[in-house]
Parts: sequence; C-alpha cells; structure tokens
Amino acid sequence: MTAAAAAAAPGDTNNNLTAGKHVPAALQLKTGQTFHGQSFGAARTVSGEAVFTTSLVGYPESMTDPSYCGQILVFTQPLVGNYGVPGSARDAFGLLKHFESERVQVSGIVVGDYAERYSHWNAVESLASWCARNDVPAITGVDTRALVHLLRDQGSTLGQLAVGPSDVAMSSDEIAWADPNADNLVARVSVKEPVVYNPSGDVKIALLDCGVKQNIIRSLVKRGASVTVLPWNYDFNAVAQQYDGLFLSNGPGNPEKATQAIEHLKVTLATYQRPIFGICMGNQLLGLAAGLPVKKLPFGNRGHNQPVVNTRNGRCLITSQNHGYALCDENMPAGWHRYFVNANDGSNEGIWHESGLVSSVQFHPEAKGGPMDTEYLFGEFLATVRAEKLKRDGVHLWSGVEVAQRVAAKPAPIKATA
Ligand SMILES: NC(=O)CC[C@H](N)C(=O)O
Repeated sequence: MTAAAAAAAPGDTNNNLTAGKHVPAALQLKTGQTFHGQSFGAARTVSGEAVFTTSLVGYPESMTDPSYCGQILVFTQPLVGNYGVPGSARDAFGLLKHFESERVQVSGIVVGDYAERYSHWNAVESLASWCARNDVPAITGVDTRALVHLLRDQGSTLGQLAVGPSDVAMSSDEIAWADPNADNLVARVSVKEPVVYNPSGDVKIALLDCGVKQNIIRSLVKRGASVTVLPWNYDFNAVAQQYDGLFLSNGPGNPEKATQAIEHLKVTLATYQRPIFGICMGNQLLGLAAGLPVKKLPFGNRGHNQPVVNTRNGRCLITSQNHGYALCDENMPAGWHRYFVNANDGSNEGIWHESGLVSSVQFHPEAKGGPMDTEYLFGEFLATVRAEKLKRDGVHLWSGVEVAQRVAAKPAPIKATA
C-alpha cells in the first residue's frame, strides 16, 4: 500500500489540528469586527486582504494559485478539508499535477467547519498539516456566512489572522495593517529567469509570467506548443521575432502596480504583428496598455460558477474566476471591443482587437478548479498562432469557401494523349 493510500484509508482518523488543537485564533478586520475560532494551521499572525470564494472544491488549487498571494481566503463552502491534500507529483512536462505553483500562496484561510477526518485516494496529508508545514495560519469555527455578508456589504477588507490565547490574538497591533495591493505583488511570484517547457513544440509561445498557474502552461504545451516563461518585466519586444505568439498570465494584486509590464506591452501592441492572448491579470494589463482604465470591484468575483456572456455570439458560459479588479469598458479605444461580460454584475470579462490577433479574458479557461467550458480558447489561440505561422512560411490555408468553389468548378478531365 502506498503512503497515499494508507493515509486515505477509510476510517482513518486524521485528527490533525497539528498546530494546536483548540488553540484559539481570531480574524480581526480593519473595520473593527472580530471573528473567533480555533487554529488548525501554523501558529503565527498574518495580515492580508480578506476575500471570499464561493467555490465548493479545489482548495489545494486555489491556495497555491499565485493570484491569491497577499490574501486571507474565506471559503463560503462550510466543510473544508474533507478530501485532504494531494502529493506533489509532476506530469511529463515537469508541471505539478495537483497544485498551481510551487508553494502555498494565500496568507491564511478561514473556514466554517474544518473536517478533521479526510478521505481521498489521492490524499497524502491533512489540510491542517499542509498548512502547518507551509507556515500558513488557518482558522475554523468561524460563522463564515456572517463574515461573507459583511465582506459583501463593506467590500474586501484588510484583516489580521492571529493565533494564540485570545488576549494575545487580540493584541496583534505589532502586525501592521499592510495593504498588499499597495505593492507590486507580481514581482514576488514571477520567475526570475526564463524557463522553457516542451522545447520541441511546433510553435513557440512567450509567456509573460505575472504569477502563472501550472495548468495554463499545461494547456499550451499539451496542445503541442513550446512555452518560454519570461519574468514579468522581461522586455519581450527585444526578442519578439523569436516567438510565434505572446501569452499574458494571471497574477496577484493591483495590475496598475506592474508598470514595467504595461509600458513594454504598449510597445508590443504598436509593433508586434502576431497573436496575443491574456488571462485575468493578462486581460487587465492588455487593457491598460490599450488605454482602458481599471477599477477595484467591491468584493471581486471568486468562485467556479461565474456566468459570462460572449458578446460575439450571445452564448453564456460558466467560468472559474478570482479577481478583485476589472477593466472599465464603457469607452473602448478605437479598434477594441468587449469580448465577454459578466452576467451577474455586468463587469468586463474580456476584450478583443479588430486585427483578429489580440484578445484576452478576465476568467480562467484553464479552470483548476472549476468548469472546463471555456478551455476551447487555448485551442483557438494556438490555431491562430499556427495559421499566422503558415502564412509567414508562405503556405496558403484553404478556407471552406475556397474548397467549395474548387469542387463546384469541376475541372475538365485530363485528355489522354495519342
Ligand atoms: N487571477 C488574476 O489574475 C487576478 C488579477 C488581479 N490580481 C485581480 O485581483 O483582479
């Protein structure tokens, strides 16, 4: 029996509030409210932006998603931890199979009812021991429904998650009310040097890493592309002709803080004639470079059931999301159009350019977690990249209309020569 199977054996009791069973913990909001509970993670105090997600599953993916860096994540799903945490297996491309980056990215988590017993064929440890090992505080026993109502009413709020006897937990003034969005969080999570995946791919994609999820890279390489992950502030324009397309990743924090990336992208948009596609932070950076403003949403859209309407065909799709900012798309710059719109709050969910080469979406087509309805966008992007490459190579792709015309023309049969 493997360690994973042993850990997940039915009836196994992982009564694993390792960092101190029944040790009190509290979430204190800068707006003055305090929520008490018990610690089940690391015994330390953190600060961050308290945000909530309505996702039902996918805590290992969400907690390792770099877009959550600097945030204290509140789950509306009351029961969390019941399927444990998987191991760090990798796929044939060297990408993590079950996590979205190399580390836990959230500052802390808040749950209603931590499941002390977990069971899943793929689990190797409990959520509590994973949090403790990764120095991430976690609190259970919180009335998350009341907390989420509050965050909906007053908006995402700075918070401190403090662990220890209640008097200690409540005297956490030495932890500043640091606003993570005042910093450029992208610089914290991006690679420092270029990294290449699937070097033998038929098309070469440069991926600007603002905090990319593993499944975004996988979604490109498993469709045959070679992907070079570049640091967020790498001057792509200096090497642009080496790549068949540019991909702009997701990432944490306020997009306006990633000024170097925005400045580089302005040049890219003016000079690069090849396909560009962006996701989430990528959508925001592309919009900012194109001249659109960005705004902070009151409490953001985080969950796996966010409906978006494709303005080009009217179809509504269910998507995975986690963002606190959105492009203001009321006045689109010349040549640019809205691509998707959120069906709940009308916020921007994507933009496209009339060249047919540039587009981006605010949601997460790679899911992990969440529905796969929009995964086709990776296929569309790579189809455009390949078609453009063939054009440059002088190969003409026959359109359906052209093929039909040739069939209808019925060329005369070749006459036998005497
Ligand atoms: N997932 C993302 O890329 C999030 C983008 C940005 N940090 C926001 O919160 O809006």
